[in-house]
Amino acid sequence: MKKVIIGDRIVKSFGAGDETCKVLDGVSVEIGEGEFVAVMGPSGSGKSTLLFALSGTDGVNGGKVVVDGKDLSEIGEKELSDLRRTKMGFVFQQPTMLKYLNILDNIILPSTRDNRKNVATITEKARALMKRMGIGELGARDITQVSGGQLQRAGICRALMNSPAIIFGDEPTGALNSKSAQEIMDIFSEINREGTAIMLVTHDAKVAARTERILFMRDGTIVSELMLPKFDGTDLDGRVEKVTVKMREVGI
Ligand SMILES: Nc1ncnc2c1ncn2[C@@H]1O[C@H](COP(=O)(O)OP(=O)(O)OP(=O)(O)O)[C@@H](O)[C@H]1O
Repeated sequence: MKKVIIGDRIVKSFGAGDETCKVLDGVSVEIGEGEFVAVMGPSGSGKSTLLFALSGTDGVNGGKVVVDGKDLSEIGEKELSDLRRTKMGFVFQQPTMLKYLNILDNIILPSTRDNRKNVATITEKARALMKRMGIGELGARDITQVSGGQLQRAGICRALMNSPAIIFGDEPTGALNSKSAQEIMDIFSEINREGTAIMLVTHDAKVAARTERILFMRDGTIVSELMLPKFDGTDLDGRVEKVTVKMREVGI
Protein backbone atom coordinates (compact mmCIF):
# COMPACT_ATOMS: atom_id res chain seq x y z
CA MET A 1 0.00 0.00 0.00
CA LYS A 2 1.40 3.40 -0.97
CA LYS A 3 2.05 5.63 2.05
CA VAL A 4 0.49 9.07 2.34
CA ILE A 5 2.52 10.01 5.40
CA ILE A 6 5.52 8.47 7.08
CA GLY A 7 6.56 9.47 10.58
CA ASP A 8 9.98 8.07 11.43
CA ARG A 9 11.14 8.13 15.08
CA ILE A 10 9.52 11.50 15.70
CA VAL A 11 10.66 13.38 18.79
CA LYS A 12 8.81 16.47 19.92
CA SER A 13 9.67 18.47 23.02
CA PHE A 14 8.29 21.63 24.53
CA GLY A 15 10.12 24.06 26.77
CA ALA A 16 13.85 24.53 27.27
CA GLY A 17 16.62 23.56 29.71
CA ASP A 18 15.40 21.91 32.92
CA GLU A 19 11.84 22.62 31.86
CA THR A 20 12.06 20.52 28.68
CA CYS A 21 9.21 18.09 28.31
CA LYS A 22 9.46 15.31 25.72
CA VAL A 23 5.93 14.82 24.44
CA LEU A 24 6.69 12.47 21.52
CA ASP A 25 9.46 10.03 22.26
CA GLY A 26 10.51 8.42 19.00
CA VAL A 27 7.12 7.68 17.42
CA SER A 28 7.13 5.81 14.11
CA VAL A 29 3.90 5.52 12.17
CA GLU A 30 2.89 5.18 8.55
CA ILE A 31 -0.50 6.02 7.09
CA GLY A 32 -1.36 4.24 3.85
CA GLU A 33 -3.48 5.59 1.01
CA GLY A 34 -7.15 5.28 1.90
CA GLU A 35 -6.49 4.03 5.45
CA PHE A 36 -8.83 4.95 8.32
CA VAL A 37 -6.84 5.32 11.54
CA ALA A 38 -7.78 6.41 15.06
CA VAL A 39 -5.42 7.53 17.82
CA MET A 40 -6.50 6.90 21.41
CA GLY A 41 -4.76 7.42 24.73
CA PRO A 42 -5.04 9.20 28.06
CA SER A 43 -5.19 12.97 28.21
CA GLY A 44 -1.70 14.39 27.69
CA SER A 45 -0.30 11.24 26.06
CA GLY A 46 0.63 13.18 22.92
CA LYS A 47 -2.22 12.39 20.50
CA SER A 48 -2.80 15.92 19.20
CA THR A 49 0.93 16.59 19.17
CA LEU A 50 1.38 13.54 16.93
CA LEU A 51 -1.35 14.76 14.60
CA PHE A 52 0.23 18.23 14.44
CA ALA A 53 3.66 16.71 13.74
CA LEU A 54 2.44 14.39 10.98
CA SER A 55 0.49 17.19 9.30
CA GLY A 56 3.43 19.61 9.37
CA THR A 57 1.43 22.00 11.56
CA ASP A 58 4.32 21.88 14.02
CA GLY A 59 7.97 21.07 13.37
CA VAL A 60 9.68 18.16 15.14
CA ASN A 61 12.86 18.05 17.23
CA GLY A 62 14.03 14.66 16.04
CA GLY A 63 13.24 12.01 13.44
CA LYS A 64 11.40 12.98 10.30
CA VAL A 65 8.01 13.30 8.66
CA VAL A 66 7.71 12.45 4.98
CA VAL A 67 4.65 13.51 2.98
CA ASP A 68 4.32 12.72 -0.70
CA GLY A 69 7.98 11.68 -0.74
CA LYS A 70 9.13 14.98 0.79
CA ASP A 71 10.88 15.33 4.14
CA LEU A 72 9.01 18.23 5.74
CA SER A 73 12.16 19.54 7.42
CA GLU A 74 13.84 19.93 4.04
CA ILE A 75 11.22 22.01 2.27
CA GLY A 76 10.54 25.72 2.57
CA GLU A 77 7.54 27.46 4.14
CA LYS A 78 5.80 27.99 0.80
CA GLU A 79 6.18 24.36 -0.32
CA LEU A 80 5.03 23.14 3.10
CA SER A 81 1.98 25.35 3.02
CA ASP A 82 1.15 24.24 -0.57
CA LEU A 83 1.56 20.59 0.45
CA ARG A 84 -0.73 21.07 3.44
CA ARG A 85 -3.31 22.91 1.38
CA THR A 86 -3.42 20.42 -1.50
CA LYS A 87 -2.85 17.09 0.26
CA MET A 88 -4.42 17.56 3.69
CA GLY A 89 -7.76 18.53 5.16
CA PHE A 90 -8.34 19.42 8.81
CA VAL A 91 -11.42 19.00 10.98
CA PHE A 92 -11.31 20.16 14.59
CA GLN A 93 -13.60 19.74 17.58
CA GLN A 94 -14.85 23.30 17.12
CA PRO A 95 -14.71 24.31 13.46
CA THR A 96 -12.68 27.50 13.23
CA MET A 97 -15.02 29.65 11.16
CA LEU A 98 -15.08 33.41 10.76
CA LYS A 99 -18.08 35.07 12.42
CA TYR A 100 -18.53 37.78 9.78
CA LEU A 101 -18.80 35.29 6.88
CA ASN A 102 -21.74 33.04 6.13
CA ILE A 103 -21.39 29.25 5.94
CA LEU A 104 -20.75 29.12 2.19
CA ASP A 105 -18.12 31.88 2.28
CA ASN A 106 -16.38 30.18 5.19
CA ILE A 107 -16.22 26.94 3.19
CA ILE A 108 -14.76 28.53 0.08
CA LEU A 109 -12.43 31.00 1.83
CA PRO A 110 -9.26 28.83 1.96
CA SER A 111 -9.69 27.81 -1.70
CA THR A 112 -10.43 31.28 -3.07
CA ARG A 113 -7.66 33.05 -1.16
CA ASP A 114 -5.03 31.86 -3.66
CA ASN A 115 -7.34 31.40 -6.61
CA ARG A 116 -9.58 34.43 -7.12
CA LYS A 117 -10.11 33.64 -10.80
CA ASN A 118 -12.02 30.43 -10.24
CA VAL A 119 -14.50 31.58 -7.61
CA ALA A 120 -17.49 30.35 -9.66
CA THR A 121 -16.06 26.83 -10.03
CA ILE A 122 -15.01 26.74 -6.39
CA THR A 123 -18.48 27.88 -5.27
CA GLU A 124 -20.08 25.22 -7.43
CA LYS A 125 -17.92 22.55 -5.81
CA ALA A 126 -18.76 23.88 -2.33
CA ARG A 127 -22.47 23.80 -3.11
CA ALA A 128 -22.23 20.21 -4.35
CA LEU A 129 -20.36 19.16 -1.21
CA MET A 130 -22.84 20.99 1.04
CA LYS A 131 -25.73 19.24 -0.66
CA ARG A 132 -24.02 15.89 -0.16
CA MET A 133 -23.41 16.66 3.52
CA GLY A 134 -27.08 17.56 4.02
CA ILE A 135 -26.52 21.30 4.49
CA GLY A 136 -27.34 22.38 0.93
CA GLU A 137 -29.85 24.98 2.11
CA LEU A 138 -27.67 26.58 4.77
CA GLY A 139 -25.05 28.44 2.74
CA ALA A 140 -26.42 31.92 3.47
CA ARG A 141 -26.75 31.35 7.23
CA ASP A 142 -24.44 32.87 9.80
CA ILE A 143 -22.30 30.38 11.66
CA THR A 144 -24.36 31.12 14.77
CA GLN A 145 -27.58 30.11 13.00
CA VAL A 146 -26.78 26.41 12.59
CA SER A 147 -26.46 23.48 14.98
CA GLY A 148 -23.13 22.03 16.13
CA GLY A 149 -23.60 19.04 13.82
CA GLN A 150 -24.39 21.27 10.85
CA LEU A 151 -21.36 23.45 11.58
CA GLN A 152 -19.18 20.34 11.70
CA ARG A 153 -20.59 19.24 8.33
CA ALA A 154 -19.58 22.66 6.99
CA GLY A 155 -16.11 22.09 8.47
CA ILE A 156 -15.91 18.76 6.63
CA CYS A 157 -16.99 20.43 3.36
CA ARG A 158 -14.20 22.94 3.82
CA ALA A 159 -11.69 20.15 4.50
CA LEU A 160 -12.77 18.36 1.31
CA MET A 161 -12.60 21.36 -1.01
CA ASN A 162 -9.15 20.49 -2.38
CA SER A 163 -9.84 16.73 -2.56
CA PRO A 164 -7.07 15.95 -0.04
CA ALA A 165 -5.25 12.61 0.19
CA ILE A 166 -5.74 12.64 3.96
CA ILE A 167 -8.05 14.26 6.48
CA PHE A 168 -6.83 14.86 10.02
CA GLY A 169 -9.50 15.12 12.68
CA ASP A 170 -8.77 16.23 16.24
CA GLU A 171 -11.77 15.08 18.30
CA PRO A 172 -14.12 15.97 15.42
CA THR A 173 -17.13 14.56 17.26
CA GLY A 174 -16.07 15.70 20.74
CA ALA A 175 -18.55 18.58 20.94
CA LEU A 176 -21.52 16.70 19.47
CA ASN A 177 -24.32 14.64 20.96
CA SER A 178 -24.10 10.92 20.22
CA LYS A 179 -26.62 11.01 17.36
CA SER A 180 -24.80 13.84 15.56
CA ALA A 181 -21.48 12.15 16.30
CA GLN A 182 -22.60 8.96 14.60
CA GLU A 183 -23.92 10.95 11.62
CA ILE A 184 -20.56 12.68 11.28
CA MET A 185 -18.87 9.27 11.48
CA ASP A 186 -21.19 8.03 8.69
CA ILE A 187 -19.86 10.89 6.59
CA PHE A 188 -16.24 10.07 7.44
CA SER A 189 -16.87 6.40 6.56
CA GLU A 190 -18.28 7.41 3.18
CA ILE A 191 -15.38 9.77 2.45
CA ASN A 192 -12.97 7.00 3.42
CA ARG A 193 -14.71 4.42 1.23
CA GLU A 194 -14.11 6.80 -1.68
CA GLY A 195 -10.37 6.58 -1.03
CA THR A 196 -9.44 9.45 1.28
CA ALA A 197 -7.21 8.45 4.19
CA ILE A 198 -8.44 9.67 7.58
CA MET A 199 -6.62 9.98 10.90
CA LEU A 200 -8.76 10.86 13.91
CA VAL A 201 -7.82 11.58 17.50
CA THR A 202 -10.63 10.44 19.77
CA HIS A 203 -11.49 9.43 23.33
CA ASP A 204 -14.66 7.71 22.14
CA ALA A 205 -14.58 3.91 21.63
CA LYS A 206 -17.64 4.17 19.39
CA VAL A 207 -15.81 6.56 17.08
CA ALA A 208 -12.60 4.53 17.05
CA ALA A 209 -14.61 1.37 16.33
CA ARG A 210 -15.58 2.81 12.93
CA THR A 211 -11.93 2.89 11.83
CA GLU A 212 -9.70 0.03 10.73
CA ARG A 213 -6.53 0.69 12.77
CA ILE A 214 -6.37 2.11 16.25
CA LEU A 215 -3.09 3.37 17.69
CA PHE A 216 -2.93 3.48 21.48
CA MET A 217 -0.59 6.06 22.97
CA ARG A 218 0.87 6.45 26.43
CA ASP A 219 3.53 8.93 27.53
CA GLY A 220 4.53 9.94 24.03
CA THR A 221 4.83 6.51 22.45
CA ILE A 222 2.54 4.12 20.62
CA VAL A 223 2.20 1.19 22.99
CA SER A 224 -0.30 -0.93 21.10
CA GLU A 225 -2.32 -1.21 17.93
CA LEU A 226 -5.66 -2.82 17.07
CA MET A 227 -6.58 -3.79 13.52
CA LEU A 228 -10.20 -4.18 12.45
CA PRO A 229 -11.74 -4.99 9.08
CA LYS A 230 -13.03 -1.94 7.20
CA PHE A 231 -16.42 -1.01 8.67
CA ASP A 232 -19.28 -2.18 6.44
CA GLY A 233 -22.08 -0.84 8.61
CA THR A 234 -22.56 -4.05 10.58
CA ASP A 235 -21.70 -5.22 14.10
CA LEU A 236 -20.69 -1.83 15.52
CA ASP A 237 -21.34 -3.18 19.04
CA GLY A 238 -18.89 -6.06 18.51
CA ARG A 239 -16.25 -3.63 17.26
CA VAL A 240 -16.81 -1.27 20.21
CA GLU A 241 -16.37 -4.25 22.54
CA LYS A 242 -13.00 -5.10 20.93
CA VAL A 243 -11.84 -1.48 21.29
CA THR A 244 -13.00 -1.33 24.91
CA VAL A 245 -11.21 -4.56 25.81
CA LYS A 246 -8.01 -3.23 24.25
CA MET A 247 -8.39 0.11 26.04
CA ARG A 248 -8.62 -1.73 29.35
CA GLU A 249 -5.62 -3.88 28.46
CA VAL A 250 -3.56 -0.79 27.61
CA GLY A 251 -4.85 1.02 30.71
CA ILE A 252 -6.85 3.87 29.21
N1 LIG B 1 2.49 24.22 22.73
C1 LIG B 1 2.77 23.52 23.83
N2 LIG B 1 3.63 24.01 24.77
C2 LIG B 1 3.93 23.29 25.87
N3 LIG B 1 3.42 22.08 26.14
C3 LIG B 1 2.56 21.55 25.27
C4 LIG B 1 2.18 22.25 24.07
N4 LIG B 1 1.32 21.47 23.40
C5 LIG B 1 1.14 20.34 24.13
N5 LIG B 1 1.89 20.40 25.25
C6 LIG B 1 1.96 19.36 26.30
O1 LIG B 1 2.22 18.13 25.64
C7 LIG B 1 1.52 17.08 26.28
C8 LIG B 1 0.71 16.32 25.24
O2 LIG B 1 -0.31 17.18 24.75
P1 LIG B 1 -1.35 16.70 23.66
O3 LIG B 1 -2.29 17.82 23.43
O4 LIG B 1 -0.64 16.12 22.50
O5 LIG B 1 -2.07 15.51 24.44
P2 LIG B 1 -3.38 14.70 24.06
O6 LIG B 1 -3.04 13.27 24.22
O7 LIG B 1 -3.89 15.13 22.74
O8 LIG B 1 -4.33 15.15 25.24
P3 LIG B 1 -5.94 15.42 25.29
O9 LIG B 1 -6.57 14.08 25.16
O10 LIG B 1 -6.12 16.00 26.65
O11 LIG B 1 -6.27 16.36 24.18
C9 LIG B 1 0.70 17.70 27.38
O12 LIG B 1 1.38 17.53 28.60
C10 LIG B 1 0.63 19.16 27.00
O13 LIG B 1 0.54 19.97 28.12
